[in-house]
Amino acid sequence: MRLRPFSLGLTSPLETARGAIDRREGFLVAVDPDADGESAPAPGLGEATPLPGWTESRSACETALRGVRTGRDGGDAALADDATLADDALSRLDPAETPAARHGLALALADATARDAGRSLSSRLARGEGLPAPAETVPVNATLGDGDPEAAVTAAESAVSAGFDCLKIKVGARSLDADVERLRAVRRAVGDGVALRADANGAWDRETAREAVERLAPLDLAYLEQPLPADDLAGAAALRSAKTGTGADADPPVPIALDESLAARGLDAVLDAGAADAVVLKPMALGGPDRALAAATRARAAGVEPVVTTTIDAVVARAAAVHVAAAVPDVAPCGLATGSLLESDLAADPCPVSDGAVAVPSGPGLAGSAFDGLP
Ligand SMILES: O=C(O)CCC(=O)c1ccccc1C(=O)O
Ligand SMILES: [Mg+2]
Repeated sequence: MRLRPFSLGLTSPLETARGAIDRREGFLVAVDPDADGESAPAPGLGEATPLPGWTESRSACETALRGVRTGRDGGDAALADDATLADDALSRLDPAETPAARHGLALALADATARDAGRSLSSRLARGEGLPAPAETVPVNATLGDGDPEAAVTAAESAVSAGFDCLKIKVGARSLDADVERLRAVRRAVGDGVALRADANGAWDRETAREAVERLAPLDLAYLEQPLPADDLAGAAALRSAKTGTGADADPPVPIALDESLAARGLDAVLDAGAADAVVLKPMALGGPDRALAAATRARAAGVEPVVTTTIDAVVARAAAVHVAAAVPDVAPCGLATGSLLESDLAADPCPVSDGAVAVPSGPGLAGSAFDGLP
């Protein structure tokens, strides 16, 4: 296994209620089972891009990856086959402790396996979960950071003219009054035909969140993401049934999506608490593409809508997340149109955004030859 560190700036910082994201640093992970000269499967490429708050720190990620041994270094390993060695290595990375490190290696191994089979990553992932053939395109939302109402309207209008019909807007960084005014201005500017999502990144207490759903209900949000702190599942469950008016004036409740709560409490706790209408699945935070798709399947079975997104990953992990989303039948718009937020990237994007959707690379593996030459 080889690691190559990278550091990529954002074109402009993504302003959220938990501060600005202005740079993404991580590691490309290459596995080359043929490095020892035996006839062996294809090489594979992965990416580990930690984001504290969602994953381990960069140094914990690096330490975990450098501690992994995938090669034949004597002992019992000399007798084991490649697949056993790979499974052993992967099982030493705890998805709860070092999800980004596990993502990096799991993706590299899954890419190698898919290449070996001559199939795309999404079709291998779908097969592993007993799902039908994956989609060829995935609908995506535009991602708009915090800003004043004029900036929000300008960004929303340019996203809509670029073909997006679903916008996700960060809230919770300013007063509720200011956020309500911004979202009203955006709704007025884009009309009723565009789906709006708002993401508070855990900014509000219960009282503010309740007031927020009351005042936002007339704007017909597709959902409000993480209104309350990650730990507060009971609060989120109560918010789902909060009244949004009285009698004939009542608007339908605002659907609640949870994101940070998954890393803090786990998917099972979120589903058991009845805390979410939708869950935001970040493969980097969940410990790998395989685990993200398994989570999507479990959420669906519980009647909760899965949405796949990233931690603003570089192109390798973004393409992997596109494959995960493609394997979810009829997936809702996903947060995968973030390539343009990066100043530069590790390679040309094999999943370009067009008309509010991204193309799913046909393979083999992650993206055929698109990443040849990496790391
Ligand atoms: O979902 C999207 O549209 C993009 C991803 C995104 O918003 C995000 C990116 C990095 C860290 C956290 C988040 C988030 O969803 O809260
Ligand atoms: Mg979020």
